[in-house]
Amino acid sequence: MNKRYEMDNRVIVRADDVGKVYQEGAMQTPVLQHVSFELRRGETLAIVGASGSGKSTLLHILGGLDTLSHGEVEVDGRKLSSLSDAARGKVRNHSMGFIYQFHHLLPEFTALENVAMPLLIRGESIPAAREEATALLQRVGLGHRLEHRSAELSGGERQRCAIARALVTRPAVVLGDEPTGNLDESNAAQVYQLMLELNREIGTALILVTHDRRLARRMDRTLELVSGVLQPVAAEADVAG
Ligand SMILES: Nc1ncnc2c1ncn2[C@@H]1O[C@H](COP(=O)(O)OP(=O)(O)OP(=O)(O)O)[C@@H](O)[C@H]1O
Repeated sequence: MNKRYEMDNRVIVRADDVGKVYQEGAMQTPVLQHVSFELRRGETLAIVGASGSGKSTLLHILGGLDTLSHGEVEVDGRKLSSLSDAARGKVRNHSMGFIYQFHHLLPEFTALENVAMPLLIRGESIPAAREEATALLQRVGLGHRLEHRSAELSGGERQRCAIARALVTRPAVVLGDEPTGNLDESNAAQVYQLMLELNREIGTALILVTHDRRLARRMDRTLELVSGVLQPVAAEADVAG
């Protein structure tokens, strides 16, 4: 990829006093409390925390996939709670990329088709989408696998393809939920490295939920969810992997 983006210092994600309570009949489960942070263009943030501390819930709220009970989330200048479903979908397609633990590639489509899809959804022409997708797949080392269906790719290749799909729209922010959680150590390190390199090249902000504190240390910042409260990680010793 040869496009380099002017870096500005704009706030891309702002969480302001976010709270989440799951309500099932009379039962209330408070999950997030007073979560506030800002992420600027190109910054990388790891969110760590024990199982059940609310990491995925927070990521879903930031990604506009779940509603909040209190506070506000702003992504790329848009307040998510004030948007219609259609407008929120547009922000998701234009400003966000998603990488999950399991790749969620469409199995009946080729790598090239999977990566081109977000561009086609936003209305780009087929030749332009194919060209962009091809360039990014080459960048993630899959230039020789363009016509393979995802079932015909290895685990590491699928995650690299998922990274290409998340970044092909050059989103303002990528949200990753344990994107390396399903890979062996060497593939995980390679995928992490690639995400950080592309993040720098494109100027995308990156929020990763991870259990892997060793990998988290390579991000600009790490915040920890402790029983739904987001706080700085106490000491360097605590993030030793
Ligand atoms: N739909 C729901 N209704 C009620 N409680 C829920 C719901 N979804 C999640 N929870 C609860 O919210 C808490 C936080 O869940 P979440 O999945 O965000 O945790 P997590 O930190 O991502 O955990 P893990 O690391 O195990 O994936 C958990 O205690 C969970 O039981």
